[in-house]
Amino acid sequence: MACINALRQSPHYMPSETSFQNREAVLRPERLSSLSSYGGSSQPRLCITYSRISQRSVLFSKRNRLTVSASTHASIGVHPGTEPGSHGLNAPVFEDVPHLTDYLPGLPTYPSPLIDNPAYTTGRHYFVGTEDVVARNVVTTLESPGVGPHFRRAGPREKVYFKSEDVKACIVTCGGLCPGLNTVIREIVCGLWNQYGVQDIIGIEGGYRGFYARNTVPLNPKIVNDIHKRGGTVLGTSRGGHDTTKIVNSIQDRGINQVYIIGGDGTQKGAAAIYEEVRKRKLKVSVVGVPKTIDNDIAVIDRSFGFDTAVEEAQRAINAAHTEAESVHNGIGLVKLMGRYSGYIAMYATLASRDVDICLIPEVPFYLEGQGGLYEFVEKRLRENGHMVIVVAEGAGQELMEGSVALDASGNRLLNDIGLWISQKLKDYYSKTKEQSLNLKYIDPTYMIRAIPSNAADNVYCTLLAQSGLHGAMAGYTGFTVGPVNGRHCFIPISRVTEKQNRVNVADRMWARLLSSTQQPAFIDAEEVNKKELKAELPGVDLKKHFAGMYTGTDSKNTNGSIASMDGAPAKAKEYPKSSSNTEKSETKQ
Ligand SMILES: Nc1ncnc2c1ncn2[C@@H]1O[C@H](COP(=O)(O)OP(=O)(O)OP(=O)(O)O)[C@@H](O)[C@H]1O
Ligand SMILES: O=P(O)(O)OC[C@H]1O[C@](O)(CO)[C@@H](O)[C@@H]1O
Ligand SMILES: [Mg+2]
Repeated sequence: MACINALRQSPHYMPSETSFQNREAVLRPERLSSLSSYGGSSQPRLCITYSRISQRSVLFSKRNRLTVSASTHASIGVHPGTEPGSHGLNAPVFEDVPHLTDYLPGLPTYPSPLIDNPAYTTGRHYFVGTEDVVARNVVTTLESPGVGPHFRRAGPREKVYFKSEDVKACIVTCGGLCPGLNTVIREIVCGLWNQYGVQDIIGIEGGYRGFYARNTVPLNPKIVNDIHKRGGTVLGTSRGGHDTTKIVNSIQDRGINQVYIIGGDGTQKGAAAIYEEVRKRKLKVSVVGVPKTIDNDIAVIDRSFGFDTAVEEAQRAINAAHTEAESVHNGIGLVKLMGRYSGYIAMYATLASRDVDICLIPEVPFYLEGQGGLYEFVEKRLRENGHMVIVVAEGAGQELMEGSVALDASGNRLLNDIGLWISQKLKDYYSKTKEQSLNLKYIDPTYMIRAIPSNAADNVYCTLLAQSGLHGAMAGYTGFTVGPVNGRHCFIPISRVTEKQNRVNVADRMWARLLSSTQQPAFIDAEEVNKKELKAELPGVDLKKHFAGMYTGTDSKNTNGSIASMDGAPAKAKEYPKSSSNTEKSETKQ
């Protein structure tokens, strides 16, 4: 990819403000930092890297027309989908993160203390250059290499925007527990202390409300030395209680200038609000999000920390369920796993185990009765094998149960117990229609799994997340979150990980693998779901025309980092007639 800095001389550059009329963002040529040209197709494509449009970079020029990416539409007030061809699907798009100098121009820089750190001086290419980006889409076509979103590569910079002795950092953990929280805390503290010489680090206790309702706790490498061996979070956590003004007042009053916020999608939305307020007040404060969720439902990043540990620990419950089931007549072992909106833990635990006969996830609305229903499948398996194991994600089948729609303090819907419900339904069905009893053992290990310390792989992963965060903050980036994209750690705009949830793509090969491994009913027609989702994402767009000759990735992904959606033959639904209206209830990806 050739970078040409003489952007303004380019015949392809037309800084036409008229093409952005009625939009909040105004394109100013002086903010355009570079122009990249892409070969490989008959029409040369030009990518203009724009350093900031409402905290995002992005725009590209194609045949002298400037357009913005779908994700930038959100920040400049244009609905995605209104401009076919401007979704970033057919051109490279750079999605940058904010920097303190966006609103505090002229901040002084300092040589990174890592230059003199004996641990790092041996690495010849240790520092990451400002031009380094990571491609979101690695599955592409020879005709259109390098298209789609690109993120800024994480890592230490040669110049930093904070003197070590001036840094006052704080760490907060919010939302539900997750294996690895303590490791992230430990590594932020040790990284700041050992790599950058920062010695003023405090913990905010009890989540967001701790900023204004609790005292802080001092943190140093000695205090956090052993915490990664424990589950939970040493800082405590909570749901609800986000008050942006009070939180930023507290940050300002305490003289904090680096804020590390560890939590899920709700927490990251809170982090974005804090960043906006900090920016409004023009404070020299870097706000860094570290994405957390055991459910792996955070978009863009390859996987979230704690997920690997959860899948591993779930094997113990599945093994127990299998042992119980195979020891008795008509034995069923039913295991509920976490996954409020996304069935990743259930799916991966099933794929890993091989003892699971059926896996039920929120993305696939299942039904009980009739051909292709759960009852029919259970009967078949018990007839064939005499026992079976069912894995169900906690968010599955919620639409089947009657119950209150209570919310937790953060506004998340409280779920009904699908495990108990299925257990009762199966027992009733067998006693009424078959006059047989079932030996059903229901195992709910959800909180036991969530409360354990992270495994070795997650520990290493948490270390990288923490270090990406602190390198970014020291380099003056702010309002960003961190995580691996195709195995490379990136700085990602916070809104990018909160605008959608990562959900299992039932039209993807991974779900097809599961179906072929368990031979369970598909319940839904994957091709139909795929079409419906695309229609929702691109309203009013002729999909056939839109995707002609392009790669067809969406933002969905699987946990090995490849683009999941439509990256292969869609899972073909089995020929089961749809005997229940539940088959219509398939949710589209958000
Ligand atoms: N839209 C929002 N704006 C500001 N703050 C929010 C928003 N949504 C949630 N929060 C705050 O973020 C914190 C955590 O949110 P939540 O309880 O939803 O957990 P989460 O971060 O999504 O993690 P989990 O994966 O456990 O659900 C809460 O303190 C909540 O008040
Ligand atoms: O701690 P709580 O509020 O019961 O949270 C439970 C929820 O949190 C999660 O573990 C996500 O953090 C979900 O899987 C689950 O539904
Ligand atoms: Mg959440």
